[in-house]
Amino acid sequence: MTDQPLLRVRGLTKHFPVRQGLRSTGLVQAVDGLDFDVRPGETLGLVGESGCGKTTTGRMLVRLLEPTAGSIEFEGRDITHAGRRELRPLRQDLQIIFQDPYASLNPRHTVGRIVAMPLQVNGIKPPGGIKARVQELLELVGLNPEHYNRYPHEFSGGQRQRIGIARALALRPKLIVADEPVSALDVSIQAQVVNLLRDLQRDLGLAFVFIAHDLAVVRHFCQRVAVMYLGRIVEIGDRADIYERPQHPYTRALLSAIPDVTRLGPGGRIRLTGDVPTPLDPPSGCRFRTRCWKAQDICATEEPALVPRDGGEQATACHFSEAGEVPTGDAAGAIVEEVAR
Ligand SMILES: Nc1ncnc2c1ncn2[C@@H]1O[C@H](COP(=O)(O)OP(=O)(O)OP(=O)(O)O)[C@@H](O)[C@H]1O
Repeated sequence: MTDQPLLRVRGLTKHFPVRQGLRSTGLVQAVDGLDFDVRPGETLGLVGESGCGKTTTGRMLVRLLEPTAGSIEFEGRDITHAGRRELRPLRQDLQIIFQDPYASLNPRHTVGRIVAMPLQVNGIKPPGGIKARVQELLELVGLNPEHYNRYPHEFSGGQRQRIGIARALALRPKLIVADEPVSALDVSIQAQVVNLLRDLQRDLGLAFVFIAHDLAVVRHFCQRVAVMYLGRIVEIGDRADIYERPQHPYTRALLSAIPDVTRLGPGGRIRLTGDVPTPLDPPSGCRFRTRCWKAQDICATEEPALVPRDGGEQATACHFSEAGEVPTGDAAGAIVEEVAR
């Protein structure tokens, strides 16, 4: 693995205009100023609650959505506003896997045709022919190559996701954005698909941006983790740092909700009170401050920058972040529940 990033994202922003008739009535600040890198062969998890901007980010990365501001570089090339022609070769290197495997597969096409489609669209003629390459891909994702002529409805949810993965692999991409790839699957199947992705990542040297709300799944798969809250990254770092030494209060609260996390030491499960504010009118300063037990005046007036702590790779956007400390009893913005572990 080199230190040169495969993907370099700076200030990435997406604001959706809200209209009533012809009148613009506001802006949904879905994603606001994200900075992160993905190195070749690395898995970066993007985690956070529903509505924090994960999907919007993933769709901007593969240019299914046009960013409002900021930049995306892929292998040193600025692709933020790449046009159709420039995007064509990029489509081979950058693929996306969607959450709902069924909705993303054409029910009237055979599996063979679905997986062959990217090869055909890009005019790629594999040495042994398209059918042999598709069968090889089906085998690679653990499907029976003999099922080439079957239709999506003949497969289970987990198998359908494998078809989506085979399709994403057809062009030998360097980076796959996986948007909640297992959250629509039965829990018993989730581990199998995550293990498949992990094997593929290892064997093919693929990089992943893995979008998930489930921190347990991310811990299993990702080497680095970025935690999002209301359109911003509040903490980013290596898996061990995030899971064992979380510094942002929001990361601590999210982690404490995982049943088998035992490393919070004294205290218990941190249950945040109140709702996530609307991205139409996010709080000033730190967006998490309205639910944070550490918030003070400065949190309302100054937006905390995402800065590395102790000169390391872990960066936290908080004026008062500190590892190891948990609130006690009923703190402002949070209730700490004693849980038997
Ligand atoms: N096309 C759109 N127009 C207006 N608002 C949008 C649009 N797409 C997303 N949003 C809003 O942007 C915010 C971020 O949405 P996004 O889907 O990226 O979040 P998410 O973290 O992926 O959530 P989920 O896990 O529920 O998919 C949400 O408030 C959402 O309602």
